[in-house]
Amino acid sequence: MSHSAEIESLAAELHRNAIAISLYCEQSNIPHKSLKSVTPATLIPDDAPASLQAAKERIKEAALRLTQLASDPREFLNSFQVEYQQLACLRWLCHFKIPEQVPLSTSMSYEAVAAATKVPVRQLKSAARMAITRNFLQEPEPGQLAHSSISAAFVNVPSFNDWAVFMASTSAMVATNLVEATQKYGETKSKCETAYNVWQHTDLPFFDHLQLDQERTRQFASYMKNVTSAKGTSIEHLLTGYDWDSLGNATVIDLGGSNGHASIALARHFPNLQFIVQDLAETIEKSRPNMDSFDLKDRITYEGHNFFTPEPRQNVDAFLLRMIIHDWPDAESIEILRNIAGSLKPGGRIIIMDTVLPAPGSGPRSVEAALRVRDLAMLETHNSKERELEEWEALLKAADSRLQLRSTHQPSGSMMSVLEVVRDDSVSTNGHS
Ligand SMILES: C[S@@+](CC[C@H](N)C(=O)[O-])C[C@H]1O[C@@H](n2cnc3c(N)ncnc32)[C@H](O)[C@@H]1O
Repeated sequence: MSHSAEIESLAAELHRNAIAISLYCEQSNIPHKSLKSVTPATLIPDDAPASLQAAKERIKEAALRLTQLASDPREFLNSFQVEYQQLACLRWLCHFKIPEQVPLSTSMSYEAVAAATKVPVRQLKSAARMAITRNFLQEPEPGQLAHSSISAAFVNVPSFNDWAVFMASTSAMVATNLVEATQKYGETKSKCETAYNVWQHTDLPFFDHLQLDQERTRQFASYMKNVTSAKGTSIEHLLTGYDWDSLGNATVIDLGGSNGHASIALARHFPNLQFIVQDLAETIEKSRPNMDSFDLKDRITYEGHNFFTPEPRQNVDAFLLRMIIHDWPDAESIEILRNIAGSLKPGGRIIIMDTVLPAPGSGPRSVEAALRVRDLAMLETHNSKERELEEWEALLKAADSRLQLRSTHQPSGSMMSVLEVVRDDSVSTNGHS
């Protein structure tokens, strides 16, 4: 295909999907989103049909490819100058809590915002005007600062502010230290030899070190809360992404289940299932609900268990491992899987919900890039990784050859896939019981 044909077909794809969205909004009496107004904040509502959600994704992908196609090599580095300054400005604005000061329904002068937040007007103007080019805040008339739909969300969802500060002050700083980590440690799988370790001059693993700083621990918790509530990692995909009824009357052990929010959601939808939430004793102690008033106490129990020790329960119907394995390098992941494989009943299942990296270039660039963000973050903070399907298969085989990957499914809109693993006792074990 010639370059002119590619640009035309991308533009046509964008146009086709934009028309579909516009038509849907008109027929459903939904106002069109505009960069000039705060509402609606989303192009289409979250409950719009899946075909429209797919149209929105195709618009973003076509627009991204069109921008890349229209840019020449000399512009490549210029675009990075913009990106790092955008991140620095977002950090500045969130650190000084500028969004909180700007009124939601009207505008305020730069001088008044600066006085209220005790920052210099010069810095405020520079940072805000840069962010405005990314649709964060607006300047409806010269010298007046107002919200855009994005900056307004930072007021309505205060944890966005913590997330932004954590991303800009910690995650981005860690990422830039990958060079130093490679220079210092070379090839390593140690959780204490990461870009985070170089940056923080510590020998402690990420979570142990983070715990020493209350403010950053709080920001990280906000970040995790947003990750959990984000559409791509929503618990909804766990409910729809697997045929839970196929388990029949079963007990599921939710390994590393934290406060049990996945088990709670599943228990409410699938009355035949019982759950045992296992996590580190301290985590269970801190995060389980008050069992006296817990309405699901007959179907969900909590117990402290370290998954690096053999699973104490036997003849288990199924395990759920949601966002567990991606935190760990291969050796530890194999140990976790091996510790539960022996406790499964023959034919029992392990349901894994985690990222499966797409083969390079096999899907939309924007989707692949978002998953590669997770892969790099795992590398930079834990020396762990997101895995491609073949790597998942190799991991299962190395843990216990009876563990057979039966199906994988990535629910539409989900960042993670659901892997169904079955213990097949017709396959001989590789030395583990
Ligand atoms: C990323 S969170 C996932 C939580 C939950 N499965 C979910 O889907 O939201 C990882 C969980 O693993 C737990 N964890 C870490 N090390 C553990 C260990 N050695 N034994 C048991 N749980 C552990 C953490 O306490 C945390 O709750």
